[in-house]
Amino acid sequence: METETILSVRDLDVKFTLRGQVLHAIRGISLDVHRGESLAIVGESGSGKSVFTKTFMGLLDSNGSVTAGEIRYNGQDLAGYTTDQQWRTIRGREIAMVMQDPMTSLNPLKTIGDQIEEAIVLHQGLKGAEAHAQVLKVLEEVGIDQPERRSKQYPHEFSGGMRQRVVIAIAVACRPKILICDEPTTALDVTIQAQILQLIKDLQKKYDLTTIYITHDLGVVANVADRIAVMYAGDIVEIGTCEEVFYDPKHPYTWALLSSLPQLGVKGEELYSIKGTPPNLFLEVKGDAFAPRNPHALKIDFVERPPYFEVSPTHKARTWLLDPRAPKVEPPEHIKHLREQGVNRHV
Ligand SMILES: Nc1ncnc2c1ncn2[C@@H]1O[C@H](COP(=O)(O)OP(=O)(O)OP(=O)(O)O)[C@@H](O)[C@H]1O
Repeated sequence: METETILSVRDLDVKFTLRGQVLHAIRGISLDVHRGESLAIVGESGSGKSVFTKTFMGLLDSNGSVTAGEIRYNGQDLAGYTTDQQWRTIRGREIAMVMQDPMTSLNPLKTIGDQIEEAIVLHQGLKGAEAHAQVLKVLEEVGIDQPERRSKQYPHEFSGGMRQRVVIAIAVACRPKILICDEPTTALDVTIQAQILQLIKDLQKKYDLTTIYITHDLGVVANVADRIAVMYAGDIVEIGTCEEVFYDPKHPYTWALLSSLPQLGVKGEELYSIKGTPPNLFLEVKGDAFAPRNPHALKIDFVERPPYFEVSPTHKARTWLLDPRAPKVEPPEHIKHLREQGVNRHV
């Protein structure tokens, strides 16, 4: 299949300054996002998923900045944007974000109808009755019944799942090209979770959106992602199609993540958890950042950062285990049969 790149990140570095110390949060990431795809970025808390995607919208906290690299979008380098005026041409309009907690994105003092209408007036140029009609249409589209009545209500009158639908309605009403969903369902119970993911999927198709999901939960992305990028300590350590990452994972960190899928938890047995802690990003990371937690670490892992090794044209991983000179190490037995276990229903 021909792929067109909508967003191209090259050698991106992000640093934060905190009490005179520098934290290296993103360490040289390169990534091409394909138009129309659904890309999931997975990794433990603190791996840099949010910081990475916030650079696409100029949303880094004020003590952080992009210190190297490029973010190419529409012939522009977003990494060079400095003013709010520049970012206003991108935020919401080209790239929109749905956050984990809808309450932080909604104004508690305004009706949800007014909030959606603002987005429509601003981005679709509609006014008055036309804009109001569009509000009702959008509400229906995101699965909110009785749109006329609901549009007059305030955020606190909606359940968590319904609020998330409203946030999605606002994001989509701006007609962005890329929708970033940052743990969009973490705060919701499982049934609602599935409904929200389905809604995003439907809207993606309808509006030809490119979606980027950020999550720590591989189980969630199994059902929605075309490709998966696995992040560890501010870097993408493995990337491939959903099929490749689930059924032919190469990086020991991906093995560990897959091992902690709740679906694999045998009754009565404790859930697998990854031993050790990620590196302190205030200190320079030497070699493979995962080495101290990697039971299969080689000597070189502690000395030199691995390059990407290509597994297939769509699949690559940064691990010395893929070097032809490395000893052959098999993934753990329990993740070799994920296909038969039906863990990934999507592929
Ligand atoms: N304003 C800040 N100042 C200093 N460090 C920061 C700041 N914002 C983020 N960081 C650090 O950057 C790193 C990446 O954080 P980030 O929030 O992107 O992780 P994440 O993978 O999205 O995790 P989570 O799922 O918990 O949000 C972490 O070490 C975090 O402590």
